[in-house]
Amino acid sequence: MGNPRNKCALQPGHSLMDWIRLGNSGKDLTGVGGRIRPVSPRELAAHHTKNDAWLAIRGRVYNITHYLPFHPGGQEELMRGAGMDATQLFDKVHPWVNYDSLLAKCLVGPLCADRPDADELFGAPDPAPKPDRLREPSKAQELVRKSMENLANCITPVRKKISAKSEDNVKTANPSKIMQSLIMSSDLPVSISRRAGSSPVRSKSTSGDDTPSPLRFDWIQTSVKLTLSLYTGALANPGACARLAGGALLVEVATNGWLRVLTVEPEAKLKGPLQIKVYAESGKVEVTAQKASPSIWKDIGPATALPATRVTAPRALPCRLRAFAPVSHDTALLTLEPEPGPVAVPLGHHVKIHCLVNGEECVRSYTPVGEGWSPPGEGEAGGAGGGIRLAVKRYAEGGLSHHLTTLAVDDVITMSGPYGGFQLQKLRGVTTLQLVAAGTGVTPMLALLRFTLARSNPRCEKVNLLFFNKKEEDILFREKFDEIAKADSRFKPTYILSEPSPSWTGHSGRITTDLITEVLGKDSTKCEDSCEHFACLCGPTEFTNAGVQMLTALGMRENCMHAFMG
Ligand code: HEM
Repeated sequence: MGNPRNKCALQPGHSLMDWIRLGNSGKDLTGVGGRIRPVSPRELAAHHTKNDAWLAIRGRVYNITHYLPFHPGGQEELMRGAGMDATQLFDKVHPWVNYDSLLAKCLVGPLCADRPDADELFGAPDPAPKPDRLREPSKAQELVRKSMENLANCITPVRKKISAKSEDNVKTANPSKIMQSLIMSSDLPVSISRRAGSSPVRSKSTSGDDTPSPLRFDWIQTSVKLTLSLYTGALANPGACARLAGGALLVEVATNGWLRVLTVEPEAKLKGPLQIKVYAESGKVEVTAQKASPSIWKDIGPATALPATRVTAPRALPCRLRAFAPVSHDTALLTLEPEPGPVAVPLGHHVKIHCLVNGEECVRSYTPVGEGWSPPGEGEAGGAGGGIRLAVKRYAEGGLSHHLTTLAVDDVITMSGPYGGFQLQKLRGVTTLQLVAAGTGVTPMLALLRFTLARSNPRCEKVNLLFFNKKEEDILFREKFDEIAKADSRFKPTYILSEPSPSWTGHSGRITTDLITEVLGKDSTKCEDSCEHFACLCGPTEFTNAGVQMLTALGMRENCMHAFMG
């Protein structure tokens, strides 16, 4: 497959630091004036020479012309991806490389299939630009840009001081010493190192199972923290937890019924709080730990990636209640912090809460709501890793939900999981997502909604939410939904009430095929040979079953739907 693992000697003046300096010099590295605009595959293909080379990775087109002499794998290797979507090639060689930040200043724009050439489309100024997150740098890109600027700002004065004597001194000065003193005083990423497990290709075990290979990972450090990145594969939808045990950092990652464990015995002492973040699109799990004392490590320390084992039973963990914020007249958002360390629940999966209520064990399922759904003013409370946020409704008849809403901050309860059969890979080519929910059944939809709208390849075109409730005041997260819809015309929430007040002007009644057809449109529910739509349903069992039957009657196939069942 042409995957030589040879790093090339770079010409003097072409180190990573030189690249960062060039990026901060103000030079236009995009070649198109820095204005982000869509690029068609045809336009991309036209930029394939060393003097004018573009490539696309995960739906973003970068001008790599200036980066070519800085590429550690050599110009020829990088040119193999020129003029095309190089995502697969890139992932085959080095999925751990942070291309997004390295090429942040080279971003031309999103790769848009089925669109006229950018020149045709954007020849004239766009009178009303559509909201598109690619028009603005993402938060991550902005952060990286800031770090790069900081780094460059730190370095420039030193360089000037030396160059006052002779320009040659710059080359002979020991950059690592200069860097060392600068870096120790700041929290900047200073080194990236690859420590792969075995090949990403799945290996067949002797028992004939499709056993995944041990986890591949790399790490990055600043003087005060260490971040491990573990790679599970695109849309693998990992669940993960991390903890410090006897001085070692332990990360457990579960995908598709398999558990893989990575243990690191760090070079120096690590401390909490640990943080965990999962990038759903790439399947990357990032675990960050704090260094007990600021220093730059030469190496991370011995690391062991154990072979995969089958998940036999869900884990039960004690969790501390960190925050409690009302989100409606009868529902609150509880933030739980697992005591051993942060936990990430796969998208569309749920956990169970176990409590003793009046001497009896009560169990109830909840789908964590993910980030971005806290009520205004509450922030994303919850300590390490943001915690697990559950929307808990207080039912009049009591039971577990009622009990949970009577807990106090710092109380400890038991959570088990994750559970669920939702496969994120089913959304691979989906451009229209239909979300059909009733009451608290909306919780699995929240993270899916944010995930789908944020995707750039394929870029989603439409997300409909059909949200059934009794009364207007029961509509959970309505302000958030309306806010998202206002900012992004691809999202359309429709609220349907079964007990509307006389002043309600929206839809009323229960779920029917007529209503589904009216709101979603006939074409969005009928399956063709290659469908780009998907429907998710969640609510009381009768509601969900009725919804599935109706969508089936409207022509939607089973593999284009997922019914969440607690
Ligand atoms: C898509 C076409 C590309 C090919 C065929 C390619 C090939 C290679 C090869 C063969 C190596 C040396 C082997 C190794 O160290 O693992 C390498 C290293 C590297 N490449 Fe690329 N590359 C490509 C794109 C890119 C892009 C877009 C970037 C980011 C801007 C990039 C950044 C790097 C970096 C930072 C290294 C050093 C990796 C390390 O030390 O682990 N490459 N590349």
